[in-house]
Order: sequence, then C-alpha cells, then structure tokens
Amino acid sequence: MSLSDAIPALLVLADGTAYRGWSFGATGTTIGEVVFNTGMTGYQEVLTDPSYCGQIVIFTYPELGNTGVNPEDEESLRPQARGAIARNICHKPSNWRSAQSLPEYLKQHQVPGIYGIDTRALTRKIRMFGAMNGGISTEILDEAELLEQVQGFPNMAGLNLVKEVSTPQVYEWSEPTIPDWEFNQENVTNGGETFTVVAIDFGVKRNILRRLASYGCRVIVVPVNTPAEEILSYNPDGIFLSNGPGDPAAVTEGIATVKTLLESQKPMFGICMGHQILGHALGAETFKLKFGHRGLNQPAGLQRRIEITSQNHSFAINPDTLPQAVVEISHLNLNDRTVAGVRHKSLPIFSVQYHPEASPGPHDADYLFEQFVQAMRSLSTVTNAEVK
Ligand SMILES: NC(=O)CC[C@H](N)C(=O)O
Repeated sequence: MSLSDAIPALLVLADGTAYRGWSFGATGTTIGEVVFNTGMTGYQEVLTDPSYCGQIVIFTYPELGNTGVNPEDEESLRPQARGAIARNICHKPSNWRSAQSLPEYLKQHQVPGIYGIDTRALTRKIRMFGAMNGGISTEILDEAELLEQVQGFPNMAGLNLVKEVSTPQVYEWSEPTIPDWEFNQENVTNGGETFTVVAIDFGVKRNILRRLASYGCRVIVVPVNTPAEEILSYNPDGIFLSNGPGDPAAVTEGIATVKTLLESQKPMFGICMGHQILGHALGAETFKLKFGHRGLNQPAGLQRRIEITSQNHSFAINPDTLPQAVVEISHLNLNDRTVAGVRHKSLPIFSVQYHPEASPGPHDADYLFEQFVQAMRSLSTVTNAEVK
C-alpha cells in the first residue's frame, strides 16, 4: 500500500487532545475508553478478548500485524475491542499460520484502527491523567466535532457490558489445548478423571475453557443470568467464574447468583471479572484504577514466590472491604500492591485478578487450574468415601 492510498484518520481524547494519523481496518467512527496494552505479542488474542468490549486499545509494541491473524488464535467469535491504535501497521504479514492480514480482518469485522500515532507520548498521557474516553474517525476530521461526540459518551465506571458478550445459550466445551502446544504434558492428562464444571460466562476467553478441558474438565458454559438453582442442577464438581468487560459492581445479577452459590460450598475458581464478582459476593467492594494493568509481564505474588502474569483489567478489589475473617489475600500485584488474588480461609474457593490461561502471556500461573482440579478431586474422594 502506498502512502497516497492512506486514508486520514483523527483520534480525539475526552480532554481535547487530538492526534492525526491514518486509518487501518474499518473506516467510520468509533468511541470507547482508551487504554494501553504493553504486551510485545498477542495482538489478535487481545483484540478478541471479550474483556476489551467497549475499549479502544493502544498497543505500545511499535508495529502491529506482522504475523497476520489466524482462526486458531481467536479468543472469542470476533474482535471485541472497539478500536485499535498503533504506531505502525504491517500490511503484508509473513507467517505460516497467517490466514488474513490484521487490517483486512478488522475491516471485515467493522473495527476501526488508526496508525502513525506517537503511542509512547499517548501512553504517557494516559498514565499521567488516567484512562479516558476517546474517538477515532475517518469521517469527522474536525477536532471540536469529534470531541463533542466523545464527551457525550458514557464512562466505563458503572457500565454493565457483560450482557453484550455473555453466551445467549448454554453450551458444552471439551476441546483441550492441542498436543503440540501443551507445555504441561505430565499433569494435564489427569488420570482419565472427568470433572463437571459450570462456567458462568461474563465474557469468557476460549483459552480458559481449553485449559480447564486439558485438566480433565467437562465445562458447561452458562449465560450470566442463569439462576443458581439451574447451575446446581447440573450437579457440578466445581464452579468457574469467567473474565469479562465493564464495571463488576454493575453486574448485580451475577453477584447475587454467586452469593447463593457460595452456600453450596462447592469448589469455586474466578479469573479477573470472576475474581471481582466473587469479591462482591463475599461483601467486598471494587474501585477503578487510574489506568489499569494490561500487559504480559505483571509481577504477582506474596512473600517469596513471584509469578509473571498476563493482565487486563481496570478495576480491583478494595482490600479494606474484604471480610478478613472469611478470606485472605493470596497475591498482590507487585508493581502497585493492589489485590491480585484471594482465597477463602476454610473452603476451596479462590480467585485471581490476572490471567493464568495466558493467551497471550507467560505460563507461570497455569498451576491454578491444577489447584482447582485438585480441590474438586479431594472433595469427590471425601464424598465417595462417605457413600461407602
Ligand atoms: N479481564 C477482565 O475480566 C476485566 C475485568 C473488569 N472488566 C476490569 O476491567 O477490571
């Protein structure tokens, strides 16, 4: 593509700052919360992660699209981010798995992007002043006009976006990580046991379902508004609470369901939104971070063990509101010491603010899936012994 074919695009932030660049992906106008991701790989997984619904992602890695996109790396049915911001774009991908270029893919799914932006300056701005709404347009090139639209857009705090991405129907997932990519061959076969897990879908990433399946789980994925009685009617060995977009405090139906499910005392594991929902169900509160954590090298841990983790979140549990008699903090984010994991003191219930399934990201935290399975195994052994 020559520069003379490039379509001018405008990016305006809610504080009035404007950046000019060129369009990639779809043309038109898009508005959302502008956030930055510092990962050096995984743009396709990031763009298709349902937790990015409602957000425009600045990629700090300087060139996007070199390896194209392929059907296996989709984290959901389609790109979920509202837009993408890049320093530079590769129009001719080179990779044996590539099926399509990133610009073509975003165009096909009507997601606008802008490149030619000084993403370092933009990221520093968001870091200093916090995540804010912004708009990208190829049709409104007047800064004041686009700013008016951006300023009329709702803020992320208070938004329930889960309904936009949760599955409309119940489905079963049994596909594990493919053998070529399985990095934990010894543990995942799970001795042929099968555990039934009901996953509440707040906007689940496929790699979570794959990791659960690799550890021997048959996963029944249910919509966010599924009543607790229906969830328990599947007679699950464990309950999984997924990741998802928007403000956790606004997902009141999910919080109420989890509160009821806690009474069943079944093993429960939550990731990201699932962790925040569990926090609310236990009586804690969440707050919005200034610019969130999005990247592949966020350190988490407590005392001696540190995991390098994949993260993508805006909100966090307020530690002062956690019921200390019932739960303890299991992990902190070691960059800013916000809560990164909690564990119930007497029941097999735990959750993390980060993404142990990676995709993209490191595998340090994969052991958490094993812990969940271990909790279900211990319980089923106790129950079988009682029956005998
Ligand atoms: N990845 C997630 O589940 C994100 C959770 C929540 N939407 C947040 O931004 O904090």
